[in-house]
Amino acid sequence: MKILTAAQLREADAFTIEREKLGPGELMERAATAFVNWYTAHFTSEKETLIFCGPGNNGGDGLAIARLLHQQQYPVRVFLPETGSSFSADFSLNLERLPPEIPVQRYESLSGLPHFEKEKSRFIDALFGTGLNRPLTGLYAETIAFLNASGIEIIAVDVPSGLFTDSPSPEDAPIIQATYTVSFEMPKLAFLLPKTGEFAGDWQTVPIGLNQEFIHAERTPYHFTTEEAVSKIFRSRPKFSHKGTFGHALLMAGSYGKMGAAVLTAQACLRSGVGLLSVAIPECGYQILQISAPEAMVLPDPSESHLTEFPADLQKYSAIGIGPGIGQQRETRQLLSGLLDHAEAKLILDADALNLLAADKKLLNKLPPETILTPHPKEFERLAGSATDDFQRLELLREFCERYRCYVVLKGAYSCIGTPSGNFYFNSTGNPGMATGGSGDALTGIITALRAQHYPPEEACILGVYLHGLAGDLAKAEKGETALIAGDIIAYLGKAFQRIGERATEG
Ligand SMILES: NC(=O)C1=CN([C@@H]2O[C@H](COP(=O)(O)OP(=O)(O)OC[C@H]3O[C@@H](n4cnc5c(N)ncnc54)[C@H](O)[C@@H]3O)[C@@H](O)[C@H]2O)[C@@H](O)CC1
Ligand SMILES: Nc1ncnc2c1ncn2[C@@H]1O[C@H](COP(=O)(O)OP(=O)(O)O)[C@@H](O)[C@H]1O
Ligand SMILES: [K+]
Repeated sequence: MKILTAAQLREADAFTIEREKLGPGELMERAATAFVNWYTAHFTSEKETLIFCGPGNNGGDGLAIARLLHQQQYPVRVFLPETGSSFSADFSLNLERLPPEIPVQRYESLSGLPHFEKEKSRFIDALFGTGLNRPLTGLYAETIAFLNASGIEIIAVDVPSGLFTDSPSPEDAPIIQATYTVSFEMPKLAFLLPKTGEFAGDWQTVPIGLNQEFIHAERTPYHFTTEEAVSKIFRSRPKFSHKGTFGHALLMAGSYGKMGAAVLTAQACLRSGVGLLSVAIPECGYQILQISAPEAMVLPDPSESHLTEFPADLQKYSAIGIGPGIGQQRETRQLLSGLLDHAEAKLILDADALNLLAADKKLLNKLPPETILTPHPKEFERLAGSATDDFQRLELLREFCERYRCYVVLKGAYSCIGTPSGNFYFNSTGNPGMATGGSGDALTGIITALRAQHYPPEEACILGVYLHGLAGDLAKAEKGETALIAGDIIAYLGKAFQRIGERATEG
């Protein structure tokens, strides 16, 4: 799914209205209806719905929502901050259409507002949407501070008011802290980034029938991965396939005290459809790995405690994953340097392999084309420098991927895949239960398996990251978030693959 900017969405609105010959307020009616359908499916009419409307089309949505909820016997009241702003045409239209039974209160200061009882109230924030062009001040800012401090749940229409969707919001700018955001047609970029994403709360998108031809033709580097997109990437196993069809992966992982990383990476790789797996580990892990992953072949290093040599015959591997738990010994860095010189296979670099690169940045110039790196934000910072905000971090990601012709999975709540072409893919699966040691190792195993099976790098990243998060979500449904461990993600990979496979067959 594409993620468009506020300016592009404005054009999409205008194009849709013109192409489909929509009458005044008709698109707004669709948006309000979509919101109300979501709202009535989630909330009963027990509490009173208190709708705060700004002067533009977001406020117009709020007025239409008030009318539609009233029709369904939901008790509603409307509040309009009086600031002297002029109203948009669709706002005025919906103000006229408001039935007289709905109380409308205009207020010039907060002292004009009544007392709201927490147990009996729910707020809808329809102050500002994608039309915001500067931080909110005055009565709007005061209203936002008041709503945020009320402790009453807030459902934002399209965007939490005050949040810039495509650029950093200034520090201390007044922004609604939404409990839920119901956003029209597609997520907004700010929802997917750690700092600004917090404001959107638990967000959902609802379609409002924007013209798909327009959206299809519009250019954007930002994409949000859907299950439909992933099921198109997934390949089922042909009937007459054999283990050679699915490649031979090599993993290089583990060191004394961190053999668990090698075990988790190997198990995830085995559960992701690879034909054959060899795992290079220091001698101390020999029995551990043979016992915990008997399907894998083990290549013990001459060193007892850490990796010092890469295996001979590198050309027989169709993908090589290196990094989880390998430590940062000098010999291991030399191994990595040599590997970058000699590896013809597709490479996946994670964890300490990334830290070794960061400590000796010259190595970056040796990255073979199409290498995949899977840093978390701290590891990425070591590689590419620190960013002033999440948007600038995306810029660093773009430059890094372009410069080294590599793919970077920047891990997080919405892991972001950067590509040499400048496209970004935000993942839509996963949960905070996965923020636990070893989750990242599982991801390295999955992506290495997919690369070994000859998925192209972009597809291996998109599919691998999605499956990893989906397995985490399926595990959460059984185990809960708090108790979730990396082993659970691996245990649910089968169900995750199955779900994508079934979706792929359905078409
Ligand atoms: N255009 C359409 O037909 C549709 C618009 N929709 C809604 O319309 C919203 C966008 O509407 P608008 O473009 O009218 O914008 P907003 O309602 O977000 O903002 C209204 C106006 O406020 C002014 N403004 C911006 N920043 C301000 C500030 N800091 N202080 C005071 N005034 C400020 C601007 O002139 C802006 O146009 C979307 O988020 C969505 O909710 C939906 O109803 C779908 C259809
Ligand atoms: N809040 C979250 N929501 C969704 N996924 C998350 C969240 N926190 C972490 N994850 C995922 O868990 C994995 C953690 O990886 P990483 O930080 O490398 O951990 P480790 O090194 O302990 O294995 C990443 O794939 C990340 O996207
Ligand atoms: K809003």
